Amino acid sequence: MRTIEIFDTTLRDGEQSPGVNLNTQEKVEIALQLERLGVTRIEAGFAAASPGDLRSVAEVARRVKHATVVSLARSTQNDIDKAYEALKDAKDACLHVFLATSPIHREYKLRMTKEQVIENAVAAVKHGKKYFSQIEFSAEDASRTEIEFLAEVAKAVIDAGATIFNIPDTVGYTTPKEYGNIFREMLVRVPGAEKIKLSCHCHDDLGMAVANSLAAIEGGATQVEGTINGIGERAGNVALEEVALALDTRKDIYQATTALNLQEIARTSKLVSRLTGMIIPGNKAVVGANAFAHESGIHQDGVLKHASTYEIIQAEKVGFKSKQLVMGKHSGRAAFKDKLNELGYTLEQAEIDKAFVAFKELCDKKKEVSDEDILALIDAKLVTESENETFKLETVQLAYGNTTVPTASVRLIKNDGTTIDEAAIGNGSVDSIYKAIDRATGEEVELVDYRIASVTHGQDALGEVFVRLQQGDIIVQGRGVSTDVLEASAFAYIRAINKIIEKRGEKLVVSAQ
Ligand SMILES: CC(=O)SCCNC(=O)CCNC(=O)[C@H](O)C(C)(C)COP(=O)(O)OP(=O)(O)OC[C@H]1O[C@@H](n2cnc3c(N)ncnc32)[C@H](O)[C@@H]1OP(=O)(O)O
Ligand SMILES: CC(C)C(=O)C(=O)O
Ligand SMILES: [Mg+2]
Repeated sequence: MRTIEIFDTTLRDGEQSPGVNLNTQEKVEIALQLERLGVTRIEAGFAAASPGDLRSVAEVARRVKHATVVSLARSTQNDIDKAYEALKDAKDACLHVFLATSPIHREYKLRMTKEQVIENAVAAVKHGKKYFSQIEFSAEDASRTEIEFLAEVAKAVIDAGATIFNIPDTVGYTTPKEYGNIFREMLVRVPGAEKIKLSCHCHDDLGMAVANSLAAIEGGATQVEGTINGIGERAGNVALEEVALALDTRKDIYQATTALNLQEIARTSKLVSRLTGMIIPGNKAVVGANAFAHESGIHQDGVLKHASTYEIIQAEKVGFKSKQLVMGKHSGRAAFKDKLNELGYTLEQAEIDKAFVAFKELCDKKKEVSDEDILALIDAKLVTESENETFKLETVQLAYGNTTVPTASVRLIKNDGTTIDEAAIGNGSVDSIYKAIDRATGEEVELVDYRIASVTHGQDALGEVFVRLQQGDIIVQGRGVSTDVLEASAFAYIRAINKIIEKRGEKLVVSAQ
């Protein structure tokens, strides 16, 4: 039985999902959970993309202790130097350098000949070798590359010192048979290919990412790259939990497994969904709300007689469990910390202390505090207390009647200590709050998405609001949680505005460089 290594790129390719924008603290939380899940490599970002990305990669590198931390880099000295700057404190680091190899990318995007592609790829790997012992080289758009040329590139970068050769299906174009054969061909055509790791990286544009990844494993891939919940550019990357469960369930076919702690899958999936705002469809394989639900009578009858009639995976196997630990106003710090660990958080003491205060405040508002309440509360704390908040909501008030125009007044505190009071009327309660915030912050933004959900049930349920805002080419998401949906709406909006300000600042720094 072979063990396939798992390369998680939720924090890099996953973050390339339109509108997804994780701050450093959110990335660290996800990285620590990925480590608990047991992934081999965590691609924390693309250090050269922005100072914020570099900071996030560096912080993940500092906090992660068991997995290898990776940064993406183009085949340029500057990108590789930035990756090193971000990864230099990592316990174990890997450079991920890439260059497209397909005729389409060579001609239209890079404007390079085959010779130039090889020259640049080799120079990049050699430059990376000055800092890193582990180097992954990705031949971007490999699945649309001439097989002879792909083999030539592989040989050249392996000779230059690459330790992992990745064969991405960048645009989700390949088919299982074709993709599996590319791996077989590499093993035949490239001397030394069997001594390094061969990696697959699939996108889901035609819905074949899992099938293609499994075909790659059959063809000789030793590493699978993907994301939690399959988030990522366009239709997303392969969902790692789906590959892991396919290998586990059909060991008889694939003769391969992963070192993942499958029981951590549910927790990881929920954390990624909450922090990215990417909602998991109910019918999603392995982690969807309906994945283990049986609706029709014949199925229910079968499952009651013997679960295996209609169940090929047990919910408990991937960590869906209904352990009842009652948390309430009489719970203390120790129980709270234990609960946080159970829910997958590894917070520092100062963060636990702050979260505990918020937990006690919530206990005063709610009779029963469920796991979902605590999760929502902690996530809200993580997002609203990041170090880069320009504005904080102090108060929001609303005058509303069904025959009057809603009027909102807000008080914001700016990070320089100034207090800003503004009021505005609007078409509805939320609209008037958002107009007042626009005035107070002086930002012109477009609200492109607004979603509201109830975290738990009952009259005192926590309300969760997701907004997506756009300013020019910057799109960000913000999330707010409160027992009051109007307050949650204000939190989410201000959070998104803070992200816009942060992004804009980073763009200015990059363009000044
Ligand atoms: C398949 C993938 O997922 S690849 C990863 C994609 N992820 C991202 O692009 C997110 C981060 N990207 C960014 O922030 C920006 O694109 C940056 C900072 C990296 C670069 O920004 P800019 O300098 O403004 O360049 P821009 O994005 O417009 O164009 C990319 C340039 O890189 C070149 N390039 C693309 N891939 C590579 C590569 N692997 N190696 C070297 N150069 C490359 C392009 O040809 C283009 O060069 P040109 O401007 O000379 O034509
Ligand atoms: C950078 C590479 C590996 C990538 O994400 C792709 O080709 O899809
Ligand atoms: Mg990709």
